[in-house]
Amino acid sequence: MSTSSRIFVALDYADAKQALALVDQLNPQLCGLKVGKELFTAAGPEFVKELVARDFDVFLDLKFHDIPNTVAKAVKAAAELGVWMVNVHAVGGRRMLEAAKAALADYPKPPLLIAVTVLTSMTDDDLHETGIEVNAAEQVLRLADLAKQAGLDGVVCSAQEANMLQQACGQDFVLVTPGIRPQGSDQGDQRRVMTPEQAAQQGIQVLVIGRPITQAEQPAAALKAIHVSLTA
Ligand SMILES: O=c1ccn([C@@H]2O[C@H](COP(=O)(O)O)[C@@H](O)[C@H]2O)c(=O)[nH]1
Repeated sequence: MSTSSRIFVALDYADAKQALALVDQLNPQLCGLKVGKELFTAAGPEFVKELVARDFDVFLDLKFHDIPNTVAKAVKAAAELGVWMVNVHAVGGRRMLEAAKAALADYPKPPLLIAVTVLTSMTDDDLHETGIEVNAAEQVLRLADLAKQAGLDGVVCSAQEANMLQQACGQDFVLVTPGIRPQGSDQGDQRRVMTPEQAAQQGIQVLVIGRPITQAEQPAAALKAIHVSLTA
């Protein structure tokens, strides 16, 4: 299989030292890096700048969700760090999404702005408990449509929804899919999952993979094995 899907390694580590132990072994031509809430809270913006300085494309996964003014300013602060992609929660609503988009208008090369639809850890039942009566796929579609109307570049969804979203939002709408699990690996708290090979076959642009790499005995080798499985 040959693929244009890019892997972003989720650097879900407790501190910069542990994260750099893996980053030192990675090639920015072969993968991007995702910094989420744990590492950003521990290591801060300086760590993100360090990854950018090492030529990695960085996905700042802080999932901003607040009033429009606050989210717009947070997105702008992310752009100042030089990240490649930043995200917000689509459930923040149209005005919040539009404010986030507008905050990037003056950047010659802004980060991709992506909206989280339904977390890949959630099932239909989890959604129903929060008062949402439709199933996960319907909610993903509704929020992706809203994100597209607001001018965002794409969404975070599960690979299981990729086909539906490609038809509804077009091939240029960027799909970012966590919940990627190589055959036989532990699902953990993820629920709407797919293997890297199946996800790449769908033509998904960004595959986010964390624990199957970071918790492996040899993380760099685990990443390489996934790359090989995608290019075989
Ligand atoms: O819907 C979502 C949105 C974000 N994530 C993040 O992706 C990684 C997945 O890590 P794994 O270890 O491969 O499960 C993690 O950082 C999440 O915060 C997500 O899983 N689902």
